[in-house]
Amino acid sequence: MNPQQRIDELTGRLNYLNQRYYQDAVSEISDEEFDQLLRELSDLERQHPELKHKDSPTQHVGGTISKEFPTVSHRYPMLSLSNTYSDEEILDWEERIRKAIPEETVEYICEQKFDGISLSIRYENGQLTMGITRGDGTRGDDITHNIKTLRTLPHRIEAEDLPPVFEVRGEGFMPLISFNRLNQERLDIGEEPLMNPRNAAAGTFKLQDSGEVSRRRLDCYLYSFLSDREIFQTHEESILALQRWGFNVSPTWKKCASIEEVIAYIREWETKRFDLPLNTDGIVVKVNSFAQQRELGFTAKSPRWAIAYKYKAQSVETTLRSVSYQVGRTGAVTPVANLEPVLLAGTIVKRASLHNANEIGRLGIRLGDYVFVEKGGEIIPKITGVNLDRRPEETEEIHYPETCPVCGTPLVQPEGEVARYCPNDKGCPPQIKGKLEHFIQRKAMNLDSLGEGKIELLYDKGLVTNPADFYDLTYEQLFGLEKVITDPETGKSKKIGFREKTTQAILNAIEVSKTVPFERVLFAIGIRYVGETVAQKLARYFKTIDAIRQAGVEELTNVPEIGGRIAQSVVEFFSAAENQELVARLQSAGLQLTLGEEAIIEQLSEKLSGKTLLYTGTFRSFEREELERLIEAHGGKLLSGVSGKLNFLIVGEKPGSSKVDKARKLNVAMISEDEFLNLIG
Ligand SMILES: NC(=O)c1ccc[n+]([C@@H]2O[C@H](COP(=O)([O-])OP(=O)(O)OC[C@H]3O[C@@H](n4cnc5c(N)ncnc54)[C@H](O)[C@@H]3O)[C@@H](O)[C@H]2O)c1
Ligand SMILES: [Zn+2]
Repeated sequence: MNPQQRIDELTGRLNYLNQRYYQDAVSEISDEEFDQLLRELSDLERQHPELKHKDSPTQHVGGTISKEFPTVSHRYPMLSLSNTYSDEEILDWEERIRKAIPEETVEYICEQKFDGISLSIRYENGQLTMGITRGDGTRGDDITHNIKTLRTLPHRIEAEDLPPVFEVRGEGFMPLISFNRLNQERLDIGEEPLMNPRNAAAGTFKLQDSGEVSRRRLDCYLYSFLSDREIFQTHEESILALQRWGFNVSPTWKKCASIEEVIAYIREWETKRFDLPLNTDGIVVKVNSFAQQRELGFTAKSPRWAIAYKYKAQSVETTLRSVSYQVGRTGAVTPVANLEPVLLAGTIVKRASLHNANEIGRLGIRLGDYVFVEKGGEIIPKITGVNLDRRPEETEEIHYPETCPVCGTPLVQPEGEVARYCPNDKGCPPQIKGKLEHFIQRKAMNLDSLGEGKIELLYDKGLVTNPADFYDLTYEQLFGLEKVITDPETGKSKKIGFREKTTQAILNAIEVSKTVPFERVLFAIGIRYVGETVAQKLARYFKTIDAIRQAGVEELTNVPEIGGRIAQSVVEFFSAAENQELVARLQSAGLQLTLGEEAIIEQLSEKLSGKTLLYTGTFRSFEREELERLIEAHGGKLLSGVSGKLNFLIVGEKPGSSKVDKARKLNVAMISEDEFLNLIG
């Protein structure tokens, strides 16, 4: 391939990958591979400047602005950072600095390179007024509402030394604890887990629904301060001020007097970073003095006074012994790789997730292969590739099963899905047990005393095959049951048995579960795609299970945030005879299948009775949640979108243009905040 062809190819590919990464929050290749390709392109462009494209990814910040949010120009451009994976290049960088500003002592500040998305947040007279993404570097998306959900970010600050207008910059990220919780919830309702915390954060910051953003518990660390009038001499002074003013600054930064100290910091954090509450992918080194920063200046894409040292992903090589297939509650069959145990980032790894059949094909792995295993913020590490150079003589093809590994039913693959399912949901043991486990979990019916193998025992004895069976259990049936269970990980066995105390505890817990509120019962019965939040929304809107059962797809999608896929799934669930029977049995067992008193919003008036409303924008007198409550308290119903059925669209400040346009087209009455207040008196 000649240089022209290679440059064309790399430019096209990298621009495409940038778009996938910034627009869709998807990484098709690893960051390290991306950086290698970018480096190759920039080397070629240096040798053949005449072949460089105008839109070369070496010349501009990779991000994009989107149509879903208002576009805002940055007061100060938001650039990228040049990066390196080697110590030598850190030394080369120092060399260039010495040449540019000879005979000056240079101090450095080392910081963690937090793996999230950059945010710029503006304050005017101490008040948070605007939060913007980096976008293309000159213009970004106005995501103020989402940024305001960050609990550690002050909305208002008061201090003597504050300039009237300033900006702070930092990284918005998803803490590992939030990421793992979110993925657990997704698995609970049968959705694919999110790939990594960075992409999860990027996707979340760009959601339209701030309520959902808030629920996902993002956070941010601030690392820079900008204002028209320069009030600090050094970067260190500015971070100390941010700390003093109450911004969330990671305490991991350090001032270094020499490049050797910088390298030592880099080494120190190579493994220590895994103890941090978020993912990081390297270290950012910045020249401390602002005067020196000014002298060093910028390239088209990044400051010359800073550099990012990126750690190579922690990856180990080990052999793939076998693949087992797990059947989940929804019937999805997922492959799990069993590995020759190996030490990775401080823990012994024996298994890795393979997600689905496509992944096995994409990686091209065979049994007996040497595979690379990496660990990110995920609970279970993943296989990222295969070492073909070391492929042994006898490897075996991996045959993804055609039939359920447990019950033998032929698997099905719904159109448009990557997962394969065992359709035998009424007779496949892991699916049934999975549904029972889902039912008893803390967030659902909270039948803790039935955990740890006890479900298994009840199922094996034929006592419980569906959640309603719990409520028919008697002391005589339970007392004296026993079973030896073996931990598949450790091989250790232990005996579980139902003596008097255990039996009584189980029966008590079952009795107490009859007081669990309706929304949690609705979640517990395990309708696909109905997670905790959706269950709450449905319960609050319809108030009784009968009303939900009778609702059609159309009425269901009227509920805020309920889309077609969820609505369809709810309708299907209630149309199946066995589910109707289940609900009837739960009802006669005395479970809460109507909204409790405490959850019913106190009715203030009937002024909005029979009316449907929706709002857009922000309001002076109330937050969104309050407004929603007010609408319901006055007898109104909140709709999910603008349609012919909508009576009023309440228009606040900075309304969404698509909602307003649609309302205008459909002749829906639009009212202001004050008019709404008049309406409810
Ligand atoms: N895998 C893919 O397909 C793909 C595609 C596009 C980009 N990428 C990755 O993204 C990189 C390009 O992204 P980029 O331009 O945002 O560069 P970058 O992420 O390498 O560095 C710049 C960013 O670092 C962040 N940062 C974190 N901690 C910081 C700190 N303490 N001080 C200052 N900044 C800090 C800021 O958000 C800043 O915008 C590529 O090098 C590649 O690794 C990957
Ligand atoms: Zn099966």
